Amino acid sequence: MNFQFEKEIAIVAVRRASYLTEKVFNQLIKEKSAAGAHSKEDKSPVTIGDFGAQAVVISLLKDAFPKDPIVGEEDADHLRSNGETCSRVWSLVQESIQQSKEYKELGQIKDAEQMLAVIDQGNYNGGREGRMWTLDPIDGTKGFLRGAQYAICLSLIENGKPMVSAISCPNLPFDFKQPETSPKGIIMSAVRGQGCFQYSLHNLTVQPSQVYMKDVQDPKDSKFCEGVEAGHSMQGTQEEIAKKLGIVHGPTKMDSQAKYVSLARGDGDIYLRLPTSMTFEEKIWDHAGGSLLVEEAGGIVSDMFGKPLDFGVGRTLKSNNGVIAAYKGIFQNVIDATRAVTSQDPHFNKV
Ligand SMILES: Nc1ncnc2c1ncn2[C@@H]1O[C@H](COP(=O)(O)OS(=O)(=O)O)[C@@H](OP(=O)(O)O)[C@H]1O
Ligand SMILES: [Mg+2]
Ligand SMILES: [Mg+2]
Ligand SMILES: [Mg+2]
Repeated sequence: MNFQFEKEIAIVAVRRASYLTEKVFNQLIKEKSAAGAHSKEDKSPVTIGDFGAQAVVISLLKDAFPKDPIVGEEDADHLRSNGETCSRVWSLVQESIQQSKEYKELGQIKDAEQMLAVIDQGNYNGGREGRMWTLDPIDGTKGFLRGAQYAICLSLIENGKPMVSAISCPNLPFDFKQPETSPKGIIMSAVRGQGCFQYSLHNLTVQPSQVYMKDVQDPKDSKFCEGVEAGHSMQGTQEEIAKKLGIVHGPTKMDSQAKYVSLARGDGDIYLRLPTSMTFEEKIWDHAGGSLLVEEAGGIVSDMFGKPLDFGVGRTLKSNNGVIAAYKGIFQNVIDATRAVTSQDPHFNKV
């Protein structure tokens, strides 16, 4: 199976959803309207962009692959009890479907009620058998609200392994060497065994280019990145690991799976995400897409102990702790340094 149609639809889906999230940012967040954000029970900011993007992606997937179940981050509960927010999401969804030039015949939604049902189709519980998609409609919600990096992340998982992925990063410069002048907005996509490619988000005439991780052989010449939020990973420990590897430059801090995307095209070489709690379970939609991009660009992705990420055990990565991604030439050095720094630290005792 070469997954060409799956890849094409995944790219169209994240592109269509990006039209919506960009509109949400420009119309609501940039103008500091409070209407764009509210708090979910877990206090993470969730915006109308998250709901809208989930609706747009799932409606397209369900038309193209009716039998495939979907593990999506959001559900429609909040919208069902908030009519005004629901209408706002509904108009944005209609606009973005209309704006999309590709596969217009797929993913149409007839009314707001149907939109709510579509959002709730992301409720699959995951598992090891067969095909399923996983979707993070806005990853790095905090970055999105700050006008920093965020990503729309979609991946097809088969028998517990990501096989296809497409990630849109609307705020990432096309050319990272010229961040000021380069146009913003890229999509990165990979199929297992077929390499990793960068596309323009907005210019459909730009040909895709294959991307690779940098061939760094000595860990001390590498650059590492980590998340922005101190509550999401152990930044102090990560600094110690970097020091152990002889890395002199401080980390690049970046929200969302834009970190995996950056690694895949050689902007950085190592991504460290050491858990702030050993009982925290990372979500499959936060890592499925990005890990495949890095693997297809020449990297290895595992948990903090070097164990492969297992996407076949439900909606979370409950068999793993934390995440480490690195260029294959230095991956073992990173795992060894992590072990040296963490093995005596009771914080990292397995529970
Ligand atoms: N405690 C804790 N530890 C680890 N991860 C957590 C934690 N809490 C939340 N999340 C998830 O982090 C997702 C965002 O990841 P980022 O890489 O953008 O985080 S960071 O702010 O840059 O560190 C974020 O995804 P979104 O909700 O899609 O933004 C969450 O699923
Ligand atoms: Mg969230
Ligand atoms: Mg996320
Ligand atoms: Mg999200």
